[in-house]
Amino acid sequence: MPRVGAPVVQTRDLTVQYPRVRALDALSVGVPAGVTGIVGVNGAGKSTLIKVLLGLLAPTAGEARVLDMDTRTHGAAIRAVVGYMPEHDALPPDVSAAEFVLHMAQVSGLPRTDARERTADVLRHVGLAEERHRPIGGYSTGMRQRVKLAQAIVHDPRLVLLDEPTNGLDPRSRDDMLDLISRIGHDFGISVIVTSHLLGELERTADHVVVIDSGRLLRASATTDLTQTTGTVLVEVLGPSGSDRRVGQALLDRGIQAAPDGDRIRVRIDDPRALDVVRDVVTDLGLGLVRVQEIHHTLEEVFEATGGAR
Ligand SMILES: Nc1ncnc2c1ncn2[C@@H]1O[C@H](COP(=O)(O)OP(=O)(O)OP(=O)(O)O)[C@@H](O)[C@H]1O
Repeated sequence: MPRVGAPVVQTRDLTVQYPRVRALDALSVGVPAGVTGIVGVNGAGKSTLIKVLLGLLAPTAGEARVLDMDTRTHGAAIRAVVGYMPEHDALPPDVSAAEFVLHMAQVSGLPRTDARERTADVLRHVGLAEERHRPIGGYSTGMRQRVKLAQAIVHDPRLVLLDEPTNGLDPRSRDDMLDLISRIGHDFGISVIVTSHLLGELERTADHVVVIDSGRLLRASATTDLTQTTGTVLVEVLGPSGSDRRVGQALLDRGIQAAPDGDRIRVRIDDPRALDVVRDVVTDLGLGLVRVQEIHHTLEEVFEATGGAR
């Protein structure tokens, strides 16, 4: 049993050398419990890392531990408590989601009655309750992704590894999938490691982000640390037309940087007292203060600024 607060995954100098490519290059990273995004361009080494974590691929050098178990020696024990959603699917077209997920539950070792119960539960959680008896061959890409997700969590794993679960999805299905991943991580108490080649999409979902590039660690931190405030706020006021310009001018007169942004005012807050000045100015002008919204960096901006991958 791992210690409370212990990382769910820990790698040390993890290296995987294929004949022509070094897919992972001395990667040392700890992944805490919660939802963690592993981000990197295609070929960065994400799928290779997942194969190592499942104990399916032995490292060339270094080590990886999952739930405090060595992937070289404890592959089977790791796979018993870890779920896996592969990037590509090989789902049987003539079988229904209910039959397929039930089969996978039994393969994971659940007795038939428990397997039936869990199958019904997870298919409901992923939103496939109604279609569960239809053959998978007639499913949309989004539904197929949800079948893969259901089989990954049916045995109630402690950790689930999701390889590019949003690949091939339209924006709406992608948002649905990200919401589902967030629920699995935050409501069901299953730690999630989810890979993506898009930084932006994990911003809402992941508590932590690990960025890899050419098999090396570029950055690992809490998402909120990465997207820390920009020191700028957007101010929205209520009043006759032109009120925003009057507020902007009054702030400039008081030595505070302000510029129009649509019908709002973008204000630089170098000192917390500047917020009091914003309130005073709006009141002095007899206007209403509707909203002061902090602007955070997006993950994309952070990595563009640091010259990292996106
Ligand atoms: N079985 C293999 N044999 C040889 N080279 C491989 C093998 N699997 C992956 N590679 C190479 O290792 C590098 C990392 O691949 P990997 O699939 O881990 O990256 P990825 O970040 O998951 O990318 P993608 O999202 O495209 O799958 C790539 O250059 C890839 O071509």
